[in-house]
Amino acid sequence: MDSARAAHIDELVRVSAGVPSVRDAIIENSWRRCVIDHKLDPTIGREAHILPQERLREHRDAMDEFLRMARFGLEALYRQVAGMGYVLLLTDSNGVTVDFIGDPTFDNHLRRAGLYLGSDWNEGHAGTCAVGTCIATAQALTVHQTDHFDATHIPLTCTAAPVFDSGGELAAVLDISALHSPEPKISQYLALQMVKAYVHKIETANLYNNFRRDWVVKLSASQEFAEVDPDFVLALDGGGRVVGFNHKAHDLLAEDGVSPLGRSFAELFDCEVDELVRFVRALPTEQRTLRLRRTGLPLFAQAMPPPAVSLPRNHPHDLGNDPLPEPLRVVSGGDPALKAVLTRAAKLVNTRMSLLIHGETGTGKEHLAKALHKSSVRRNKPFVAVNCAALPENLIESELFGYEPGSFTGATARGKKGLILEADGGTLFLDEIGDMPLSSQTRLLRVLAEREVTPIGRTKAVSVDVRVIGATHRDLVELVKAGKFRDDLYFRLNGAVFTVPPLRQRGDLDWLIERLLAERAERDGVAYRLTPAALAALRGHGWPGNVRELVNALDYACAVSDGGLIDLADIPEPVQHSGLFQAWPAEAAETVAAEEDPAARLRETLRRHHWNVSATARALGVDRSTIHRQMHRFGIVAPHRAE
Ligand SMILES: Nc1ncnc2c1ncn2[C@@H]1O[C@H](COP(=O)(O)OP(=O)(O)OP(=O)(O)O)[C@@H](O)[C@H]1O
Repeated sequence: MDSARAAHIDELVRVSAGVPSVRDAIIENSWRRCVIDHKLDPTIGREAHILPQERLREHRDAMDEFLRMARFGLEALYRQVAGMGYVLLLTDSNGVTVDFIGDPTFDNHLRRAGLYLGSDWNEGHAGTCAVGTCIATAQALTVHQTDHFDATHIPLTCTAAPVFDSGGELAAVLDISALHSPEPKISQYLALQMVKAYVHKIETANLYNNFRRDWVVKLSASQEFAEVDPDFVLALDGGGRVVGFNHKAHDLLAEDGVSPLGRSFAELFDCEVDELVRFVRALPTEQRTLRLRRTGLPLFAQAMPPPAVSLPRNHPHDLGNDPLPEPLRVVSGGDPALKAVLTRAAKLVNTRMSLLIHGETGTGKEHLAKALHKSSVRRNKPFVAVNCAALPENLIESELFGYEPGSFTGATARGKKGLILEADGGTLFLDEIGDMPLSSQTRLLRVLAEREVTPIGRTKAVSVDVRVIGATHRDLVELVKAGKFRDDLYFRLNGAVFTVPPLRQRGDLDWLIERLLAERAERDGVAYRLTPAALAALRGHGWPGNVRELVNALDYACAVSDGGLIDLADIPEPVQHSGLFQAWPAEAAETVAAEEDPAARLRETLRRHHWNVSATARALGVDRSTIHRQMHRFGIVAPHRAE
């Protein structure tokens, strides 16, 4: 071992043991983390860890839209430093390099040094490094030469800054690195300032891109800069609530570390949201000022309205007329009950509140949860769905919370991250939450209350940021009463409950049929059409399996149809027969005078079968639920139940 390397290891050991050094505190703290938390051995040098192509593709796909946008920033920065020996890395929030620009003549050297697409710079295995330590601290920093923990990285100088998404979550890290550099760390000071400046540009461009349909407010201490290069940029929904921001705006507005997401503009500034309209048109720029309520700080403002939509002037908190975010808008074709659910849900997409979705099986609870996720600022982070009823009780804890290597019999040697941590930054969808065992409920409650998870076999909790959406078709209140569901967990989930109506009660069945057929037409390149008899059968069915049953019925019908024309015979049998009361097909087992109306026909058949629903259903060739539904619809009550 050469003497420089030996001296480096010696210093690492001393600092990790608590001996002060001349290093920056952020470096000292990271060294200690590497030894104590990550259990890295300073005497072992590690090769750069480069992910195989397919794993890299997964990381890139997860942030596709963001990557395309950030690329402009990367290229612009590279133009500033080209020829100075720097390479640029953009990593995801796990430290995996998902974009890279560097001089191709140094390809081999760069790859070996880990300055390459797919390299994994997480502090947990790469040790102190600009990207990894930036992720661990959420701060911009330079890790210069011997600041690196791993002696293999000593030749490098790396400077990185965190890129936050519009909801304040870490989205990426921008890094500028060089294989060779002058010895003094101060030589990288300008690199640090440039990285921070470009991160600000990327965050702001990302915000504009995400909130093209919303109000965007630009703020600056300088009148001239408010328009062209504002420091603080906010997006507001139609009710004047903050739905997005760049990081400088977050720092300006966060109180005691609490995000400004969801707060009303008028609460933060001495300016009613209606006045923004005047900021756009009427007022001269020097008069477009407002003050931050908390500190009195004066700022110049510019406001950009959403295209062709103006803020409601008299009812700033009424979102009623505003368009829903696209993913939520396409969940319903105008059914009033579902529309009300979606309008309320739209107001909560960016809150941290846990949500509960109630509804019969197949009504589209998961579909709604996904639409909520896609409408939120978490849209570029994972949506992880867990079916609590499908997981065996003894596996649910290890699947959800993860475990350390070898922590129980059957645990794998590598340990498991756990689905909650997989969903970090995104949404965790817990389907059939009513089926979760009580012990897991207790641990889940801790995740929701303290925002941390303790994997099995680990003593220290890991902080995690997930938005939990639970779903159930069961009556949770009954489960609480029966002692099968924790009341405190119920109250935590109960903050916002949405009920998805069963398909038989929805007024937009025709729209849904049309939409699903159009999706299939696009998928298969076939123009599917329904004959009137087929449509009547679909309209007449009770859909006990809800949207899922409709999806399956249409898949079947499309598959067996001739040239795309779907006739009654192409509809699955049980659905064909329930169209009876609308279409009254010839195969009805009972012949009834054609001039009778459907209610009279049903009453007569019931009477003839002594009000026995099963016998009536058999006689008419439909299932019992159809008879009950039609009785309900026509207000027919069996005589023995009338009193
Ligand atoms: N609005 C919709 N538009 C198109 N497809 C939908 C819609 N709602 C639900 N679906 C489809 O219906 C099927 C069932 O939906 P989903 O799995 O969300 O129901 P669920 O209520 O979560 O079911 P379960 O209670 O069984 O978990 C899925 O294939 C889903 O894609």
